[in-house]
Amino acid sequence: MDNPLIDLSDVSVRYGGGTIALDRTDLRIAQGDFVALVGPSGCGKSTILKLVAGLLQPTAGGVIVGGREVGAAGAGRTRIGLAFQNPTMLPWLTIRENVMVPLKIVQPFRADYARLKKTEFAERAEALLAQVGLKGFGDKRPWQLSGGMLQRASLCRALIHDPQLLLLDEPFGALDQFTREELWAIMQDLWTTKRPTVLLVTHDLRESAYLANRICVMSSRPGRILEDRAVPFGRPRTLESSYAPEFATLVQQLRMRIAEARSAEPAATELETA
Ligand SMILES: Nc1ncnc2c1ncn2[C@@H]1O[C@H](COP(=O)(O)OP(=O)(O)OP(=O)(O)O)[C@@H](O)[C@H]1O
Repeated sequence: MDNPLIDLSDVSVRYGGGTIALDRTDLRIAQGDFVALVGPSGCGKSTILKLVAGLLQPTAGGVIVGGREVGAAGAGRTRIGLAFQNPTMLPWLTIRENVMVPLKIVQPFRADYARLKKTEFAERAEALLAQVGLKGFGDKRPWQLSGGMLQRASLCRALIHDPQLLLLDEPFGALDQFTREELWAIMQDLWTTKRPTVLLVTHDLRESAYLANRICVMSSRPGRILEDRAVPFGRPRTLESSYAPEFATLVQQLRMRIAEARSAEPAATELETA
């Protein structure tokens, strides 16, 4: 792969308490791709997201994002959007203002925000809210929205500053199945129209097969990529297509791979760094 946007090579992470979360892991992701990370609980999926976001430094190995080593100052010039399982919103702001928060923080928008481009930015927020089905909800406060609506707003907030890279950590994990499936379609639509590179951590294998172009299955802790599967289904994917036999077969194969990884769980391992 030429010039991947994300390039983790030989990365190990040992946390303060001695837990070895990753052991000589490699992962390369091309610009514009949609990759899902799946694997047993505690295998190091979120640790990979934290490394890519620059929130954590590796104990050994290299983390390159957008051609630059990720350092203490984060991922350099690559603009990143983040969404987590809990769509925490600032309760004293409206939904529109919450969505606009990254524009107040991230350059070059920050300078424009100060130069009173607020109306233009509010329109940008409104357009995104409409795209996720929240037209007319911009003036509401977070407590007036359901969990699914808040998660839609959180996707808007993650995308408002046109990030090149979108990091999603179980963004639909706390939602009921119907709402979750609705959000898959919305997420696919957002990715198709804006084309950020997406790295999605999920426990939901149907979700990974619906959304991703590539699914990376991790081993038990300390995690490595055990299998890297291309998802062969065309787009747009639909709920109906997620019940097709080839879709069910892929999900079943992933499930078996993870079950194997869990049963091969080793005892505490020593970090193999030079
Ligand atoms: N700050 C920390 N300090 C010590 N250990 C940590 C820290 N963060 C994570 N760990 C441990 O590192 C391992 C990997 O954690 P991580 O959160 O990356 O796993 P995960 O695959 O995302 O887990 P899950 O699927 O359960 O969310 C786990 O054993 C976890 O307990």
